Amino acid sequence: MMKNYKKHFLRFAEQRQALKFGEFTLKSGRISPYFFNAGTFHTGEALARLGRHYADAIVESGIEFDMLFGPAYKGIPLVSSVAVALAEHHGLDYPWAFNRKEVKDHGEGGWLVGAPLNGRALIIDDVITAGTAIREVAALFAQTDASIAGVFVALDRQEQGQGAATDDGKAKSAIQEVQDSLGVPVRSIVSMEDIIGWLDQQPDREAERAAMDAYRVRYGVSES
Ligand SMILES: O=P(O)(O)OC[C@H]1O[C@H](OP(=O)(O)OP(=O)(O)O)[C@H](O)[C@@H]1O
Ligand SMILES: O=C(O)c1cc(=O)[nH]c(=O)[nH]1
Repeated sequence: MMKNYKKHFLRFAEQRQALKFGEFTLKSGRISPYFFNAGTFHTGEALARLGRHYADAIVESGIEFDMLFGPAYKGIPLVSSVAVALAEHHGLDYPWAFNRKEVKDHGEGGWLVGAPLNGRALIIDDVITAGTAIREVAALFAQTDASIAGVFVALDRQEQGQGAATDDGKAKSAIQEVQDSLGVPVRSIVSMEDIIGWLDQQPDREAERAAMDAYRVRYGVSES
């Protein structure tokens, strides 16, 4: 039985056209029948609400951390809104920071903006597909004294990572690969399975459901 907060989040995401069905090319090159675009939460109210969804799920996860970090670009408004929501709605005032994709060579210089990287950082991003973005963040953190406490995304697409299949013939999920290589928890507000369950509860969504099933057979992993 899908939890109510997941349904609320999916309805909110579709209303804001963050969750779309169609044909989309992903960073990994995979052609997907659905796409989550966090860039469409582009009003003050929508971003504030999105931040609250993350903050509630982060607090419920029990992950311990000292600061928040959002990978450029979409992670930047996300981490800001999560920091505000944690402070305003949970009384938790965390330092937050993000990276520049292009290193700045004048003024203050460098790739980091915001709080200095110290202690254990919780990484905030929108989606994990093949795990490339998170591996890039891990490489940045390897240049610092800070560590990664965990990763929190809105959507776990529950797809195969980049590694070879294991002995039982199944590839590991991207999230499993990230969890294994970084040794930290990776959590999401919703997963692909939640989207499928949510489509099943609505009339006239058989075509979208069928496209999701076909994609899952090709790139999906059964567990989360
Ligand atoms: O798990 P992965 O296969 O890496 O895919 C997911 C990543 O891809 C997108 O970022 P991208 O770097 O494309 O763009 P952005 O600048 O819009 O954040 C998305 O925001 C995730 O960070
Ligand atoms: O894998 C990606 O590139 C990707 C998938 C998705 O659903 N949303 C997104 O922004 N990127």
